[in-house]
Amino acid sequence: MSTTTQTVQPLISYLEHDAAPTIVLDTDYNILAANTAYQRQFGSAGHGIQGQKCFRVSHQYSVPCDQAGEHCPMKQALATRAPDRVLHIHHTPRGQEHVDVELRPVLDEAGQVIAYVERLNTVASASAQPREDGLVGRAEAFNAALSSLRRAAPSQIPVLLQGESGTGKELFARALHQASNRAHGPLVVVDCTGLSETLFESELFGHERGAFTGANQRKIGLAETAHGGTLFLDEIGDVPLPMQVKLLRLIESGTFRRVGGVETLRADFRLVAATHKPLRRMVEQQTFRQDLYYRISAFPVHLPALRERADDIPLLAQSLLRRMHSAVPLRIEDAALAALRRYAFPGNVRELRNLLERARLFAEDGLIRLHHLPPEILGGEPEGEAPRKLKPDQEKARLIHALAVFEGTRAELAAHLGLSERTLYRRLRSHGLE
Ligand SMILES: Nc1ncnc2c1ncn2[C@@H]1O[C@H](COP(=O)(O)OP(=O)(O)OP(=O)(O)O)[C@@H](O)[C@H]1O
Repeated sequence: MSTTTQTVQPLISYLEHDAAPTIVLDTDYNILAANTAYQRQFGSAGHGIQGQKCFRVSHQYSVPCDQAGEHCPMKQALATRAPDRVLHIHHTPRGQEHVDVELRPVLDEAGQVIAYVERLNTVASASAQPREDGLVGRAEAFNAALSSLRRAAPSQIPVLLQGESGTGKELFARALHQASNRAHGPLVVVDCTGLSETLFESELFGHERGAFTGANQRKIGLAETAHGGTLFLDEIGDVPLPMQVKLLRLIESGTFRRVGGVETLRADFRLVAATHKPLRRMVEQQTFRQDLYYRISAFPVHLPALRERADDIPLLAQSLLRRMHSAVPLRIEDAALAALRRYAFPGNVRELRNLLERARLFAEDGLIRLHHLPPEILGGEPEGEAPRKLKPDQEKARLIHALAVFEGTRAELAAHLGLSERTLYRRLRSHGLE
């Protein structure tokens, strides 16, 4: 037994009773011990974890994460001697999973780091593998948004989701609600688009019987319905100016009055707002109230456009195809996927979904082929931003690096790179790497 193991032995036995999967590591990335919860969730039968390198077990890398282009919390904790937390994608017996990694350094009397305790929390809000529902993604830009969402979820801080249309604002709002301690309460979605001032007011605050012509009975508003849960104001940039002041009062004091009512009511909700509009510019142009802007934007989260996360296109396409009801299993051929990856998707994931919905109607046997895609995809140059395509030498460098640091099978490497296995082989061959 090494001296470090002896020193941290009491800690190891203490962590055995922790319900969260936990490992103890030395400063050279060796796993000294793993508690039962860890063995159960991340161990695979016949493979002892103790004595292995953490980057090999969790990522199938042959080098530490920071040398494989990822953030290594150990490096950070060594420098700051303070805890660090990152969202990583880990290899598990169930395939790739998003994991929240919490790392705490263990210091000796001289204040030197002698070991680390790493606690893992599996992230249920999103999947790194094709899934029938919810958020899917594993590209860097997606992970950054997911990581922000995880940070904000447990607190009551108002969150502002900013992203182009079709980037999944509603799905993110749902994931945030589900990861919060209000998950047992309601999530109430208010679409602020196209509502007149009066309609918006009666929708949000409700109305009393006889408040206006046609108000035959009392109606409970959406703010009241959200009591104990989350109120999601989608497209908040569309709220008419005169209503913004009432919205501000509701958010600041939690109080409101039903239309035609005299009683001041109180609703306790967590606010999540979303917009694709440049709210800051709207404040300068005085079309959006500054005080309301500051109130809702305490925790802004940027939702990436699909072209910023083109590596996720195969994963998204497979997930979206699984979500469509079909008599035959729906699949997509490599050439079609490659064409999708070259397209800029101004309409984001919604456009991808609609495009697949259309293409499958032409795919008699369920296999979507290149010629089933619309001309704007096949035409090469998309409208809007330039497609995100690596130059041949960049692609070759990326593959050489991946081959050097990745230790899993070729199928796993393909999934890691967001490619199909056939495409990976084709590219390796074309760069003379086979
Ligand atoms: N990361 C994702 N994983 C899986 N599906 C996604 C993801 N992002 C978006 N989608 C799907 O894309 C479609 C559009 O998403 P959503 O309606 O949440 O976008 P939005 O940003 O709210 O759009 P809008 O601004 O137009 O209201 C939905 O079918 C949604 O399920």
